[in-house]
Order: sequence, then C-alpha cells, then structure tokens
Amino acid sequence: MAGGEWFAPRAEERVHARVRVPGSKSETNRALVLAAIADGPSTITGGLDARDTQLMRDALRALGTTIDDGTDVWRVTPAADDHRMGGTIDCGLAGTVMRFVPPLAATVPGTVTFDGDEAARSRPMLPLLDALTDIGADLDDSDALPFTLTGRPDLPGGPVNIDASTSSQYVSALLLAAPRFARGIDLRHVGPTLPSLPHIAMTVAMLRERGVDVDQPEEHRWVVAPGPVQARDVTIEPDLSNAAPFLAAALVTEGRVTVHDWPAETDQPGAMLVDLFSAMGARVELTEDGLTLTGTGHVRALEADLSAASELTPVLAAVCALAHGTSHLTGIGHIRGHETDRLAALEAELHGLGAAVSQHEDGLTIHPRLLHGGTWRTYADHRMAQAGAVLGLVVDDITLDDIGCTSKTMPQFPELWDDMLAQSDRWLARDVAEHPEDGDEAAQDAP
Ligand SMILES: O=C(O)C1=C[C@@H](OP(=O)(O)O)[C@@H](O)[C@H](O)C1
Ligand SMILES: C=C(OP(=O)(O)O)C(=O)O
Repeated sequence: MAGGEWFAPRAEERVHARVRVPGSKSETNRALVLAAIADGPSTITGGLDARDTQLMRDALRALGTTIDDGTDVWRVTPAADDHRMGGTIDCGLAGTVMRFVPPLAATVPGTVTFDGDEAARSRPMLPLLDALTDIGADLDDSDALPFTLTGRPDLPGGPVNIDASTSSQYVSALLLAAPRFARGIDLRHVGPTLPSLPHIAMTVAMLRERGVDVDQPEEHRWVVAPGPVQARDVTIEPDLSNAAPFLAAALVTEGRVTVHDWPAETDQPGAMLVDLFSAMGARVELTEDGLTLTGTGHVRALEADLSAASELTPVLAAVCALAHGTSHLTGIGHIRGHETDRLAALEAELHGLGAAVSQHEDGLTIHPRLLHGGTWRTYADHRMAQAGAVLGLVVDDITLDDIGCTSKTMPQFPELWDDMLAQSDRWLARDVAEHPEDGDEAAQDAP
C-alpha cells in the first residue's frame, strides 16, 4: 500500500455502510506460533495478511517452519528437529513478534539476533529477557532490541516471576512456548498491574484448544505442562479492534454501520466496544448479520478503565474529543510503550486540533472544544492513523502525515474507509430517490 500524506475524507452525510474487517492480528500471530510448534502440519484460514503477520511468518521461517501462504488457507509445517537458526529476525514494530518469538527461538539450536524499526528499540523488553535468562536461555546483556540469543532444545523452563505491568505480551510469549520447555513453566506475575487480561485469556484458550495442559492456580499465576501441541486447522475471527474506527464513524455521524461476522463469543478485547460505544450513546445490536451500531445523535463523554482493552484507546480518545462533556480514560499508563508513546501522541495531536487534553500517570482527560483542521501526526502508529480518520469525518481539513502505517494491521484501511463513504453516498442517493418526502430523516433506516 502507498504511504505518505493522506487527506482525511469528510463525511458529507451520515455514514451508512456494511464492512468486513480482516482477520485478528492477535489471533493470527498466536495461531502461527502454535502451528509452528505443533505435532504436525495444519492450516490457518482467514489469517490477517498485514505487516505484523508477515513479520511473524518470516520470523517463524527463520526458525525452520514452512509456511505456504499463497492462498487464503495457509499451510504451516513445523521445523525439522535438526534445523539450525541464524541471522537476524526483523520484528518491525510488532509487539507480538518481538515478544512471542524469542522464547520459541530459545528452544532452537543456533544463534539469532532480533532487531526492528527504530521506534521498536524503545519498546519495553527487559522483563521478558530477564525471565528468559531465569529459565535457562542464553542471551546477551541488552535490555531491548537489538539483542542476540542462542537457543538449545533442552531449555529447562520451570518456575519464574515476571513484572508484566508494561505488557501482557511477556506472559503470552512465555506461555505460548512453554510446552517446548523441558519442565514447562510456572509463571507468576508480581508487578503492580497487569494489562490486557483478555489477550492472556486468548493465549490460554488457544493453548488448551490444542490439548496443552494450562492450570491457573492463582489469579496471576499460570502453570503449563511440557508436551505436544496438537496440530489444528483453524479459522481466524475478524479483528474487532480494527472494527473500532468504522463503528466510531457511525457514532460520530449519527449513521449506521454493520460489521459482518462479529463473533458471539470471543476473547478479543474489541468485544468491549459494544459496552463502550453504548455508554457513549450508540445503539448497538448483534444479529446474524453482524454487529450494527447506530448513532443516536448524542455522543456522551466516557469514563472508562481501558486496562483490559488499551489498544482501543486512540480511536476512543478521538471520539471523546467529539463528545459532550469531559472524558476520563484510565488504566492505560503502559501504552506509553506501544507503537509510540500513545498518551503523549494523543495529547499533542488532539491539542493541535483545538481540544484540551491532559495526561496523567495512568491515562488521559479529554475536554472537547470546537475542533479545527490541521496536520495529524501518526508516529508510525496504525491506531493513531485510525483516530485521525475518525476526526476527519466531521472536522474539515485534517491531513494525516502518513497513512502507510496502517499496513501494520490493515493495509487496506484507506480503501475500506473510502468504500464505507462511497456506500454512504449510494445509500443516501437511493434513499432520497425512494423517499423524497422524508428528506434526511429517513436516514434512520438500514442501509
Ligand atoms: O497479545 C496481544 O496480541 C496483544 C496484547 C496487548 O499488548 P499490551 O499488553 O502490551 O497492551 C495489546 O495492546 C496488543 O495490541 C496485542
Ligand atoms: C499495541 C499494539 O500492537 P503490538 O502488538 O505491536 O503491541 C496495537 O496493535 O495497538
């Protein structure tokens, strides 16, 4: 996808559209890791094809995995036992790659260096690297990317404590590779807070679905037994967090958006959008058609602890800047270590458009003001780009400095966004033709 500057399209009318979002990044990268250590070949259908999952596929190939991803059904064949790894693994800016792959690499003979984008070098890694050393891995003394690791097939594993307050991904990373450790793992989180619990639940569920014995004797302790991971053919759910900007479009334009294939049950934190957007004034309904959000004309301020779903923060913060009243988003101090320092980025960019925003130790306070156009910097962060796009629907003249960053999890974002607006235009034209007497009010009907 082409990168560069992007003029955020204004919604001339209410947004009315049906949208299909690509597969979940979190589920795809877990499915790839588990398929790579499974007891036989397996398939992944509907896996997300984006930069983060391309980097994961390439990383697993460097560990000897064969991945045939020429069609929508990817075929994954685990490495031969005598594979030796070498060279450098590029993690890009992907938290799931820089965290999930090293524990696995620690069980593969050979030496490998992990590196990534410039911004990735400041993402937190030290608690994971320390935990890996504690369970017997051989690492250099770096505390972040780049670092070099030498693997061994008999990595001991066993009991280990970790402070995962800066990222739940350390926990998921160790649990995913644990069936390969000689003694499995007995992992205890000892830090002050633990974000993204749904993502840890997703890890546990996906291990159990493949026959791995995962016990949780206490709230923040996980015991994984060593042993085989059953090969399983899976289909990936749509990425619910990536549905957020489309649903937000309906909320802020008093329109209606349906996201197809919304799962009735899921471990994705994006499921929280139903309650969060309802609290902000939307009408949300799950039917066989998918999840439909209808804007009611009221965008209420939000008081929310987003610790469980912190990746939703940028889009929610954008909606908060358009709400009636002051919003308080808490539980998200750790997102200073996401793709960029998201609290600083949101404070700066919303302020740049006229909102009054203040950062706190664990969140943001957002006072809406009359917003004006300007440049919205994305900081290489796909979700900052989505947030800017939502604001651009209702604020004139917003230009994003780089839309290319959406390729991290949704390379087709600009096309899907344009298509959403084109559907809205078509719907409006049809509606006006069919109900000339109703004028704009008929926009309450489904597209
Ligand atoms: O395990 C995962 O797939 C993820 C966990 C979360 O990370 P943090 O716990 O670092 O927020 C989330 O924000 C990220 O987008 C994906
Ligand atoms: C925090 C995110 O990504 P990552 O997996 O790189 O941590 C995100 O997608 O919002």
